[in-house]
Order: sequence, then C-alpha cells, then structure tokens
Amino acid sequence: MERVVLITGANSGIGLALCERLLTEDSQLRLCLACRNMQRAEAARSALLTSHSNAHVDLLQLDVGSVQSVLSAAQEVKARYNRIDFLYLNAGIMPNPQLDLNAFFKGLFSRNVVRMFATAEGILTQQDRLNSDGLQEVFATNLFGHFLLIRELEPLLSRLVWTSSSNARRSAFSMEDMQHREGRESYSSSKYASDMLSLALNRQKNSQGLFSSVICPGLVMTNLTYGILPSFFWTLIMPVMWLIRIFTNTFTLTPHNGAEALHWLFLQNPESLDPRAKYHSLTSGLGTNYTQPRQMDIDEGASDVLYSKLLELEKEVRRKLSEENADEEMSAVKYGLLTLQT
Ligand SMILES: NC(=O)C1=CN([C@@H]2O[C@H](COP(=O)(O)OP(=O)(O)OC[C@H]3O[C@@H](n4cnc5c(N)ncnc54)[C@H](OP(=O)(O)O)[C@@H]3O)[C@@H](O)[C@H]2O)C=CC1
Ligand SMILES: CC(C)=CCC[C@@H](C)[C@H]1CC[C@H]2C3=C(CC[C@]12C)[C@@]1(C)CCC(=O)C[C@@H]1CC3
Repeated sequence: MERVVLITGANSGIGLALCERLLTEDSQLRLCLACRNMQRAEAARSALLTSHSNAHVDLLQLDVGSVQSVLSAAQEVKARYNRIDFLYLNAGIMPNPQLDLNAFFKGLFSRNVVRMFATAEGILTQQDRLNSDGLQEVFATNLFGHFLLIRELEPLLSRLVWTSSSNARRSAFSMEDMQHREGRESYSSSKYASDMLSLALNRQKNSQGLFSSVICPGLVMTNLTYGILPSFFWTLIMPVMWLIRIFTNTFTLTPHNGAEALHWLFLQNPESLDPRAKYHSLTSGLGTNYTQPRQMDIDEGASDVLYSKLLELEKEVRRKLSEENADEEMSAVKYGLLTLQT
C-alpha cells in the first residue's frame, strides 16, 4: 500500500535531505512537501524528481507561523488524502541569532567545552517578535503552528516526528511564559516545548494509535546555521569542525547525516520506541552515521500542563479568528449595502 508522508519545511536543509532519503528507501511513497514559499517548493520538487524520476511528490502551501494558513492547509490535506502515515514536524526558525563571543572563548578553555559545542548552551541568543496573529514568531513557527496542524489532522495521523535540537533546555522554558515573550532564548524554549509536547501527546494519544517521537539532527550546515555565521566563515573553519567531530559525534554537518534519526524512525515499529527519549543523529570521527536514544529532562506532569495550555491558546486563537472573519463579513455586507444604495 502506498504510504503518505507529509514534511513541513521540506524545501531545504534537513527536510529536503529527508525527502531524498525516504524516496531512496521506498520509491512507492507519496511525499507531500509542505512549504511556505511555492517557488522554493517547486525547486525542491524538481531536484527530487531529477534523482527519483517516478516519485510521487505533491506540494502543499503551508506557513506554519500563520494560524489561517495552517487551517487552510489542513482543509486541503483532508480533501487530498484519507490518511497520513508519517507527519514530520520539521520546519523551524532561529531569527536574529547572536553569538556571545566572550562566553564562547571562555567556554573554549572550560571543562564544559564539549557540551558547549554540542548544545550551544550559554553562547547563543535570539531576538524574537510578535507575528500578525499576536503570537511570538518562534513559538508560533516551531511549536504552535505544528500543534494546530496535528489537532486539525488528528483522525488521519498515526506517526509524528519532531525535529528538535540539542539546544532545547529546561531552564530556557517557563510555563508562565510559554511563548518566551520575556527572555532571549526563544529557540531553546520552543524546542524544549516540542520535547514536552511530544511526551504529552504520547501520554494522551498512544491508546488511540497516535505515536510521537523527537529527534536531534546534530549541528548541520543549512540556511539556519548560515544565519548564525556566514557560509564563507563556516567553509573557512571546516577543517576545525572535522577535528571537533573526533571529540563530539554531534557534528553531523551535512543535511543527509542530520536526517539520519528521521530516516531511522521511519523504519521503526512505534511500540518499540521510548516516549521519553530523544533520538540523536550522530556521526563518528570516521564519518559513520548512527541513531542513539538519549533520555530527555522532562516531567510528565509539566508536559500535561503544557498540553492543556496549548489547548486553551488554540481556543483563544480560533475565537479571535472567527470574530475577525465575522467582522470582515459584516463590513462586506455593509459595503455591499452602501454600494447598492449609491
Ligand atoms: N541546522 C542545524 O544545525 C539544526 C537544525 N535543527 C532544526 O532542523 C529543522 C530544519 O532546519 P534546517 O534544515 O537546519 O534549516 P533550513 O533553514 O534549511 O530549513 C528550515 C525549513 O523550515 C521552513 N520554514 C521556516 N519557517 C516556516 C514557516 N513559517 N512555514 C513553513 N515552513 C517554514 C524553511 O522554509 P524557507 O526555505 O521558506 O525558509 C525551510 O524549508 C528546524 O526545525 C531546526 O530548528 C535542529 C538542530 C540543529
Ligand atoms: C570553531 C567553531 C566550530 C565555531 C562555531 C561556534 C558556534 C557558532 C557553534 C558552536 C555550537 C554550535 C551549535 C549550533 C549553532 C552553531 C554553534 C553555536 C546550534 C545552536 C544550531 C541549531 C541547533 O538547533 C543546535 C545547534 C547546537 C550547536
């Protein structure tokens, strides 16, 4: 039977590499590339069809950072497919990243140097902003839009896989400020929230046949990392990166390697997976790829609280949206009447 796989943020980086890997794994697959920019989506589709000429590759317009776009895309998915075998929640942003060079050089000579290279703890901040839905952009894109998509598509779903990060950190997340309006580690906070949400979804939905997993791709050279340091700088320090790979297997570096755990999960029976584990794509000094589960630092109770808070926020945004739509209808009617009278 043809399996249907939907991937958000599939037009570049790890998402695109995953598409390549899945088509190589199963040529009968129906892939749906869910992207915000259709030109970039078309380019990705063409690239995939160059290497897999008979592949079924569909495109879906989806901006996960916009409530209206998620709801419209979900309607379209329901019209097109009667089930989604795998939903990869991969789209993600890290806007305006700032590297603290002082902390970086201090870290280089500390006991935590390997940890710093693996997680970026203490050396990376971001500047977030409000989007047009009145939500923090990083939270909306990396977490809430995906949550809403899952809620809309729930009856069609069986497997969820989140692209999380080693940068996800408990101390960056606050339940009282789940959107991270206050701090400067919105990326870390949103990734920790996705880890929690995955656990909550497993607690709430496993009995109904829905399974969720989280992965960490390692440090990968993509548009996201080129936003932290320019690509020429990464090219310049590439020999150092290969050297560091001997000490930390988290420097996967290529999108193909970074997609290792995403691909590995595609081959696993969901019942055999640990809901409290994050599955890491790792690459050894000799360049061998493998997947390793590592326990996440998460409370089950807290994950349930986050789940309820997301449900509340969902209600609120839906109410706001229907009020806005009603207002628009009213003004259209009013405008129509006015034009009729004149
Ligand atoms: N690179 C790394 O080292 C690591 C990356 N990750 C995670 O991996 C995932 C993939 O990122 P990566 O491949 O590195 O980076 P890329 O920037 O190459 O890929 C991100 C993808 O997400 C898409 N995207 C961003 N915002 C939206 C949106 N609002 N709606 C729909 N799609 C959107 C992008 O589309 P567009 O091209 O239009 O911008 C792009 O296709 C992210 O979740 C990231 O956080 C985790 C750990 C490490
Ligand atoms: C010599 C050398 C390799 C310098 C690079 C220093 C930093 C720019 C990197 C060190 C650890 C990296 C890292 C990320 C970005 C780049 C670093 C801060 C991520 C935050 C990228 C996105 C993620 O999700 C996790 C990565 C953790 C490690």
